[in-house]
Amino acid sequence: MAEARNYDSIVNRNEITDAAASAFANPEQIPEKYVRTEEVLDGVVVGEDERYELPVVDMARLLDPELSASEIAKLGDACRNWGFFQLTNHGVDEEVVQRMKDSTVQFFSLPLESKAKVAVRGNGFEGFGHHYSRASSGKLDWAESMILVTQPVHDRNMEMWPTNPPTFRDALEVYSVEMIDLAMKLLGFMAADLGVEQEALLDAFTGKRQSMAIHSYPPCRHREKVMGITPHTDGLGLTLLLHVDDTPGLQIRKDGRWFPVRPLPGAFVVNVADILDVLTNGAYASVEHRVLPDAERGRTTVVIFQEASVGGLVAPLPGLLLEEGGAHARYRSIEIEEYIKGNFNALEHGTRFIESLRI
Ligand SMILES: O=C(O)CCC(=O)C(=O)O
Ligand SMILES: [Fe+2]
Repeated sequence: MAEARNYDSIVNRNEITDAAASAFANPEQIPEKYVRTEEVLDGVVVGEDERYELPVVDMARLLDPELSASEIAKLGDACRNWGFFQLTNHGVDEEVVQRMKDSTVQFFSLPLESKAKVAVRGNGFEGFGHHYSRASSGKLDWAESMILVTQPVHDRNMEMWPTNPPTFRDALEVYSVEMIDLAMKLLGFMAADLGVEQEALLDAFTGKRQSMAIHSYPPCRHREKVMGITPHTDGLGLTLLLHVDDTPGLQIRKDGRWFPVRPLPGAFVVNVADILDVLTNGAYASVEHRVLPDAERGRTTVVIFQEASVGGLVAPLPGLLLEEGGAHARYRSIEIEEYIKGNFNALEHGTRFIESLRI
């Protein structure tokens, strides 16, 4: 069994203070540490009036023997060209999803002193607080976030799991398991698209760490001033995002422009994260994204991050490399522990750790 990991000294998250909570509740006077107009305006946002379609993948079609091949091609295309897709007909138990949504909404609606019982501690990575912040910029994201390790069970830090609302722990426990199943199903089809043994890709994710974040983005009339989440790529393997409401806000960078995601009712947003980019030797793209808060409506999301490694390494899958008829390695291998540390360090400096692994 791997030793419990501790990254506490290298992660930088700020607490939600009374001042932060009152700024979120009444965003007329936005404190200076949230104002980042230049960053928000950096890059063109594709307009409401422009037609574009972000990829949609249908799990029912993936599972249908007659439609599977063409849907796998769509899935592959989405992972290569966008790094993102919305997943419909995912088959996850609706009640499980609803309980997770309800518990999340209830948690965020509690008074600050209740949420502060599980506040980030010192330089801790888990708990309730602001999202990761960059030491260099001193600016904060316009959101409250709760981050927890959810799997494997022995890696959990139960002190940080909210007991209020009383349904939270159970809802998360069940949801966490459903999300592993969903991730594994998708990975099986990704393996088919990539032309690698299913086992090779599934093994990379089996029994590995899962963490989760729930985010609440308060509305802000001065949308050009604040950022819900700073542009970033996800550092782990695969990300599964649930919209708790239908408020838009997530934007994906493609060819230098920001594409807003228009959430489909009942769909998950799935994205390739950095480790999957490395595992696929760059075939699948981990793509930059950000969140801008809505002018009128709050927005809440539940995000699951699945970690992956091969024999303790973050490395391209051998089946995709030259020796087995594939290509030259485009990334050098690194131990997972080193990777995670490097990733957190890079996050704080606003850089991407996998860039340093490119050959
Ligand atoms: O809430 C969202 O839409 C995105 C959250 C996100 O990018 C993350 O947690 O990494
Ligand atoms: Fe993300």
